[in-house]
Formats: sequence, C-alpha cells, structure tokens
Amino acid sequence: MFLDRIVATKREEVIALKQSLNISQAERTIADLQSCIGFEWALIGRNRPVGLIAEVKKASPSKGLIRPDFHPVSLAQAYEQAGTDCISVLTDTDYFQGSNDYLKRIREQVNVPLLRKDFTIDERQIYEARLIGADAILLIAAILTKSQLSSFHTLAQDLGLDVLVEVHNRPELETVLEIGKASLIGVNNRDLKTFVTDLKVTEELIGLMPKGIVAVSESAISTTDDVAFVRQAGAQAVLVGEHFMRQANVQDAVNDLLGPVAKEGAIG
Ligand SMILES: O=P(O)(O)OC[C@@H](O)[C@@H](O)c1c[nH]c2ccccc12
Repeated sequence: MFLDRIVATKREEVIALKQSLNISQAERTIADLQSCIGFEWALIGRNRPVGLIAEVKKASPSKGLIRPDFHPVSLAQAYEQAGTDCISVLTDTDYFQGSNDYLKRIREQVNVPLLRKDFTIDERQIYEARLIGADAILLIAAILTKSQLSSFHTLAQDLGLDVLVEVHNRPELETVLEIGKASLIGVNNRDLKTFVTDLKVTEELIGLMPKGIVAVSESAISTTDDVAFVRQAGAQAVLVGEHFMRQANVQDAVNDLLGPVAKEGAIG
C-alpha cells in the first residue's frame, strides 16, 4: 500500500536527517531567523470569498508526471500574481518529485505564506521545515499517533510555524478534535490508501467540526462547480494542485477557477 511505502521511505530519510540535523544547533539558527508569515491568518483574511492554497506539484504517485515543463519559482510567482492566499510546495522527492530546494528558492522570490507539503513523522522534519523557509507544516492524522499529533503540533507552534492538520475520515477528525490544538483542519478528499477521491468527504467532515475551525477542502477540485460544492459544505479555503499544474497559464487558471480578487489592494 502506497501510504505504508511512503512512510517506510520517510523513516529512512529521518535516519539520514539524524546525522545531518542537530536539534540544538537548529534551535540556535531558528532563533535568528525572521518570523514566519501567518499562514492561517492569510486564509482568514483571504483575497476572495474562498481562500486558496495553490500547490506547486510536479508529479504524484496516483497521476505520475503532471507537469513535465516544471519551473517551481515561475509557477509560484504566477500564483502570487493571481492573488493566491498561500502556496503549498511538495518537498517529497521519491513519490512527488518535489524538493526542499524548490521551497527554499520560492521563499526567496515570493511573499505569500508557504506550506511545506510532506509526510512528517519525526520532529526533526519540523525543524527542517522551519530552516528551509516554510511558514506552515502539514500533519497527516492517518500516519501519526494521537500523542505525535499533539507533540508535533506544539513543537511546530513553538518554532513559529502554523499547522494544517489533515484528516480523511471521522475517527481521524475525532482524534484531532479531542487533542484540541488544531485551528486549521484540512479534509483530504483523496484517500491516501486507495487514491479514490470524493468531495462528499468534505461535506461529511466539515459538518462535524465546531465553529471557529478554519476548514480547508483538499484535492480533486478542478471546476467552479467543485469549488461551489465545497464552499456550500462549509469550506473556507481550498487546496488545489493538479488542476492548475495542467494549465499552460497558471495565473489565468487561478482566476478562472476562483474568480477575480475581491479585496482591494490585494495584488500589486
Ligand atoms: O492535486 P490535487 O488533487 O488538487 O490535490 C492537491 C493536494 O490536496 C494534494 O497534493 C495532497 C493533499 N494531502 C496530501 C498529502 C500528501 C501529499 C499530497 C497531498
């Protein structure tokens, strides 16, 4: 199963990271870094009626190579020009052909908050995310224990990062709500174990969230009807990757899917 394989690969990566990343050294370096840009805050103060996290995604295990002509910085700049609230950057190499280097380079060239999109299973990856320039990390409930979800969340916040907690079913959501730390929750419409996608997962799970949670609908969103459906279901933001990556002009694609920027002065 894909998710087991990816976690096994991550375990190997973490062994290597234990050699290369020293936690006390990382803490000292991070203490001197600029503050993160508020990721959750950008979604709350969104530029459009629905918030947008636009994803920089070259390939995926379910779809293979999505964008052969892949220039991560130009893509991120196009997203910024289109008035995206946030950008997600895949950093997993083996399954998504992403890279930490893409995130670092994008950080130097764009000013929107960045999500480091990866499979976090160890606290060293959280320090690493902060060091490469991320403003937020993803915590996937399907691959973490309750105690990891809780302690990783606190660590990320202590390092100044926002946290997007991802759920796909009711038990995962209930665990996340019991922990009581998540204010930004993503519902993945794609089952990472089977790759089956269904926007109704958003409808079911957002219906169970208490007020005050910023809810993001993630994956398999490609039409204005899809956006309308998840908004109706209560999503305050959407996370879109593949659909944008398949369009020649990414900036136009954002405006076509989400509509023009409503907020004055949101883009230059
Ligand atoms: O390309 P899509 O279908 O628009 O999906 C984007 C994003 O939701 C997806 O890449 C994603 C959501 N959760 C993840 C966890 C790991 C890797 C990838 C993901």
